[in-house]
Amino acid sequence: MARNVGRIFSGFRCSGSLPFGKTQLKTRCPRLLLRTTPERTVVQALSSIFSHKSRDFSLPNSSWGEEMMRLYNHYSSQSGEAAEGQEDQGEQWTRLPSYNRSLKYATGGVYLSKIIQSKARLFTRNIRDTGAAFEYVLFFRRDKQRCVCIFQAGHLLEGPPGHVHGGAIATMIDTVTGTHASLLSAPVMTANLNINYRSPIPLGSTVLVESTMDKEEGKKTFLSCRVTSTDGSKLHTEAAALFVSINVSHLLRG
Ligand SMILES: CCCCC/C=C\C/C=C\C/C=C\C/C=C\CCCC(=O)SCCNC(=O)CCNC(=O)[C@H](O)C(C)(C)COP(=O)(O)OP(=O)(O)OC[C@H]1O[C@@H](n2cnc3c(N)ncnc32)[C@H](O)[C@@H]1OP(=O)(O)O
Repeated sequence: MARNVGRIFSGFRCSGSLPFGKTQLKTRCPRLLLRTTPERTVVQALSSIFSHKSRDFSLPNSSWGEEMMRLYNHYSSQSGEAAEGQEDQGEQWTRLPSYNRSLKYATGGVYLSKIIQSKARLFTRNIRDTGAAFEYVLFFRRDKQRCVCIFQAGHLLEGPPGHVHGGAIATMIDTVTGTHASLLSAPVMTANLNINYRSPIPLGSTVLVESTMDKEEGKKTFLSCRVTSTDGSKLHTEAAALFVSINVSHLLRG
């Protein structure tokens, strides 16, 4: 048992800190020692550990409409890996692969997933019918400290007739700012999310969810977020979010 617990925590040190803590990552996960940028580290960590053998939901599928594809191609054309030996100035967008809760692929994660409910799934990615709910992809740009998410809202997200439910919009804001804060500040949890809904979002439409880092104060990371039409002319929603860095053991306290 003691050995199992040890394996769980060694796994969680790796898995929990992989996408976030660069220092921890370098000292504790030697196979991820990469001369690389933070966002590329996150992409590689997410790809190699969390998304290993599982689907990347951030890639285009047949449900993506014209506008979703146009924007995906737009940001993809401005993203790419720096050539070998070349310093990445962070002046490009980096597409983030989807985070899949596949703890069993992390060292010790198989034990952890037994403790925490192995059937659990990130709820924005748990609907099999593509296009029915949350279709989204995130891009990160380090030099501007910005995250942008292209979000297509499916028919299962209805709130007011023909429009997107406010809780679904809040979910996307939390997801984008939460991912952004995770890139900046190691494992975090949402402490406060303040949302102003300015104009309804038509169901089936594609919108941009953009997150900007405002400031960091010790354990606290403050971000702001705007949801707009894809041409930026209409403001749908704006929000301010506070994330607090946690030690992963925080999640085991219950
Ligand atoms: C979680 C990571 C696990 C690993 C996952 C691995 C990979 C993930 C990869 C990528 C991410 C992918 C997708 C992200 C998608 C979605 C993100 C969803 C995130 C969530 O959906 S998450 C669920 C909802 N979330 C909660 O369920 C939190 C419940 N809550 C708590 O767990 C505690 O409450 C906590 C931790 C927040 C703080 O607790 P604590 O003990 O660590 O810190 P403490 O209380 O000392 O506060 C420190 C300083 O923050 C200030 N402060 C605290 N709370 C405040 C508030 N509400 N308003 C204003 N200021 C506040 C204090 O005033 C103090 O400020 P000061 O230092 O200046 O005095």
